[in-house]
Amino acid sequence: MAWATPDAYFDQLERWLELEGAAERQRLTQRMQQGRSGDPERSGETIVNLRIADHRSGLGGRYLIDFTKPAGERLPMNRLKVGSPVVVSNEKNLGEAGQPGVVSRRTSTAIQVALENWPDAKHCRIDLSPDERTRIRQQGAIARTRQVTGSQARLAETLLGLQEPRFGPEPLVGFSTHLNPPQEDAVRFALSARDLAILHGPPGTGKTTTLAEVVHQAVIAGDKVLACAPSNTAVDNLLERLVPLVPTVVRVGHPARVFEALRGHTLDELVEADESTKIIQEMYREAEQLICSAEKISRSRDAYRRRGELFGEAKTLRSHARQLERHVVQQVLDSADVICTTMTIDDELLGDRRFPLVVIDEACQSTEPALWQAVLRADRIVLAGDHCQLPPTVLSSEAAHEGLRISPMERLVGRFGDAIFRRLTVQYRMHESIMRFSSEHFYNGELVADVSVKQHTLADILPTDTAEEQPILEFWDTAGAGWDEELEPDGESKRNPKEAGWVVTQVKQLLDAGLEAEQIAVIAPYAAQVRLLRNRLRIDGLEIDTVDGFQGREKEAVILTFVRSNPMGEIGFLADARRSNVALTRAKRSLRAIGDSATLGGDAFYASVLEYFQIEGAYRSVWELDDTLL
Ligand SMILES: Nc1ncnc2c1ncn2[C@@H]1O[C@H](COP(=O)(O)OP(=O)(O)OP(=O)(O)O)[C@@H](O)[C@H]1O
Repeated sequence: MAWATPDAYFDQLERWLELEGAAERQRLTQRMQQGRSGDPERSGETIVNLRIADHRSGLGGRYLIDFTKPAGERLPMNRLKVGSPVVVSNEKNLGEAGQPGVVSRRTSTAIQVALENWPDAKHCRIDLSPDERTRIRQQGAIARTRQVTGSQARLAETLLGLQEPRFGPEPLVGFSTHLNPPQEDAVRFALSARDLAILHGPPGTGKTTTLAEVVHQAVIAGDKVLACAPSNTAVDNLLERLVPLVPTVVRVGHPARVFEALRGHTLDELVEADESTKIIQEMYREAEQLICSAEKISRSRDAYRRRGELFGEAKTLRSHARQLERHVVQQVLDSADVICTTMTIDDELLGDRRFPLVVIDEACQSTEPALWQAVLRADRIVLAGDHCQLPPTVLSSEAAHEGLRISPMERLVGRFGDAIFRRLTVQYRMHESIMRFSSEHFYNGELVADVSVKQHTLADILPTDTAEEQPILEFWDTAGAGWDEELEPDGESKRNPKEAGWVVTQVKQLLDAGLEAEQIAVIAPYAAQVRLLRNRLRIDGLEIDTVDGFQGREKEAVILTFVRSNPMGEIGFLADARRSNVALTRAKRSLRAIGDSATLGGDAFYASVLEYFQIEGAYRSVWELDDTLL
């Protein structure tokens, strides 16, 4: 993508924001109109038939309410993540406006939402809501970026690909983290950037570890750093790596959205722990008492005057308390060397703070409009991610068609090539046979398995008598066996019952061999196949999810079902090879896949996947299986 002028680019961004907003609003309206008919849960953006199971007072005076299904059954597959904006509505009166809230915790059977007001309903439903607040902030940042001058304009033009990124001499660095040579090289490269540098982190190569060291070194050199990522989970992963390196790190954002173990580093808790907070709370209490006393004053000659005085005193006391509170918040922020936040930045809170260095982790999950709030605060910027894995999620097909799925990092790698990035090449996850295909196809064959994982197998973690039978890599071909795909009844998603049956057998075999359910993942590209398998395999600890749900994760053993099997050779969204790159790189010690070579093999990418399994001696056919299964 290239734009002739910054204005043309920002016009495009504003259009994308409008398209995305309209698509989100339309989706919500459609789902609400569906009511409870036609299974609105299938969208993954709605959960119906919920009851309030528990509640407690949350941080900042909110209610934290746990919703469950009536008999405590498992919640359906959904995209309501911690931090997602939602609407809680009364199922008996869907015409009424619901209560806006934010998902603060989720388990397989309960979803907790932080709400300002108590939802007055017995039967509730929760819908993912359009994220208007984020869009307004992004629009504001775009409008401000159009006006910037001087060094800020230069940085903006570099990010637009209109100016060449500049690099100074690489600094001498005394490393405090044990890094491998490509990681050390990447840290020095990032620190030498005058405006922009990119760290390319293929699966399992320690991208977040490396980015944390970049931040650490910048802090040692005296810089303040803003550390961001597109999602709360990604911010917390970065925060987790930063905490041991930089003691003065503050996580901005509603504590309900932050991993429990990291809440001690949130702004709210740090403010709470400040000495002055006791005095502030005392001031609020006193103000309450004054109000109570004022309300109790009985009729007397000067009652009105006295009441007025007490209310006045309470008001002054509250306003002093608020002022003091603001002061403490700003003090905590000032004392931080690193501030961590999602890319939806609270501009009111951060004021006009600018940072010599801004880093963005998982930058390939960010869209173009999401970039600019962070850029406006940066002197220089380091992006880390992997453009060979899944791109950002986009709802509007029109915006996607026009290019909104191309992340700024992917665009910049395309524009400037090798000059702008360093690739990490040693991976700490996969046996080398599992890694090699992805390395050759996506990373110029540059990936190397660290000695600690290169030859590791299930045999190392299983009881000795069963260990030898476990393959490292296996592809089971269903060609010609009639294991056809089908549409889920009443739905659009695809599933493959015979492949699902095979998956069930494989999971049982791994469990019988002594593997824990927590060590196994079942991955399917299609939600319908995931639903089918979750129904058939109700095993605690076993994770069954879509590829998109598994990005950034790993398991000892992975079972992958490709689903597509049809005479037309249609492979739908499997055609995006990055989806399969993610799926094929989640397993540490064992990867078993099943698919139809006659359907998949018409696509050049899948033909090379199949060839790889053949070369590795890992190709099998379901015709080898017991006849009764066919
Ligand atoms: N130099 C190193 N030596 C030993 N282990 C390392 C090194 N660098 C990273 N690791 C390990 O590799 C694993 C992945 O690291 P990290 O979470 O930083 O990777 P990532 O590339 O961000 O992950 P993902 O692939 O999920 O995006 C971690 O367990 C980490 O401890």
